[in-house]
Amino acid sequence: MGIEVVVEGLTKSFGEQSIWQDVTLTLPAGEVSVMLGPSGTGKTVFLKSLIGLLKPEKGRVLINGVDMVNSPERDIYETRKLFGLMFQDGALFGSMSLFDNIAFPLREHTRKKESEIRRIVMERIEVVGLLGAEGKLPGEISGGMRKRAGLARALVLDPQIILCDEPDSGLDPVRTAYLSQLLIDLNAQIDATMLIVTHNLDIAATVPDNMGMLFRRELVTFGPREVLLTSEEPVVAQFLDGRREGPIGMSEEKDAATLAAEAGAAGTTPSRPRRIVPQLEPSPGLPPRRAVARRRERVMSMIDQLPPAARSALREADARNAGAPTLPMPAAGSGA
Ligand SMILES: Nc1ncnc2c1ncn2[C@@H]1O[C@H](COP(=O)(O)OP(=O)(O)OP(=O)(O)O)[C@@H](O)[C@H]1O
Repeated sequence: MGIEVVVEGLTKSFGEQSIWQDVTLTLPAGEVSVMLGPSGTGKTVFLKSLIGLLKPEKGRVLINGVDMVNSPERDIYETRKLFGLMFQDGALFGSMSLFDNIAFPLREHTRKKESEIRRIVMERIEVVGLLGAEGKLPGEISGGMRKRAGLARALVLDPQIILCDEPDSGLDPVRTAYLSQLLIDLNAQIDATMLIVTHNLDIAATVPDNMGMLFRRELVTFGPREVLLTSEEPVVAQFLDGRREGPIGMSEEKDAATLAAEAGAAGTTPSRPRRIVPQLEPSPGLPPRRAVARRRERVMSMIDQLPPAARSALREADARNAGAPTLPMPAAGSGA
């Protein structure tokens, strides 16, 4: 099973530039989480901080008792082996075949025999649907195939935590839908803890168990997907609706005067009613995701503390889950 990642009070700046402060969240073991946020809010910096490649000034990132911020470099290096990383561009070596690219971490970090490496690489190539393309160079395949190759490479060391930085960038909507399914299938197969950074609203709506959002140097929210998807927090609503009106500006946050002017012109672009689409299920023939039962138990234990809209959405999702007992109703008078 994947490993829980506990982030406590994380604060990062570069010189005078504060990136985010006091970020606290837990990536539950084996569940899929998504981090949203406008460009430049420090999502990639956050991923790099989780693996100890960047050093926040304050806070802790606890993985199996190792603090990826403050522990000795030797412990951080060892713990980093638990991660699989998928970068935006696939980060493949252009002069190596896909096979050699995917085999690279095994040749670099293990002493496995070539026959064993071949077995593992071909297995991962099959998981991401690239059988037959293993002899090609990255320049000879499409962007979507390069992404999948990057994902296969992230998988060869049997990671327990997978970080994906904008896995959809440059993909068309159909390829993005396939990728979303692949991420869920992967979670069903290996039960790893996954964190996906994305701007893509379809991925956000259909893939994760949990969602968070970074904005204005803070974590606006993090929790079960239903909380963010039903949130009326202006920045969350603007992002999910893809509207211009709201606190997010083109190149930076809007100033108070612009926001006030927009408020005066309220109603020019009414926000659309938001509908929560069901989360993706693993493809037929795959085992159910073990995270589902764990998450259900976790969410049930906190349901009374969630906003009413999120509670209703959770109950609806639960009712769809045929055969399972429904979540408890919120206490009378709690506003749901
Ligand atoms: N090594 C670094 N040194 C100095 N500044 C950096 C460094 N890495 C990132 N930054 C700055 O941190 C800020 C956040 O960058 P980051 O790439 O994490 O944003 P992001 O939310 O991932 O953006 P996008 O969605 O556009 O990819 C940017 O202003 C960037 O210039």
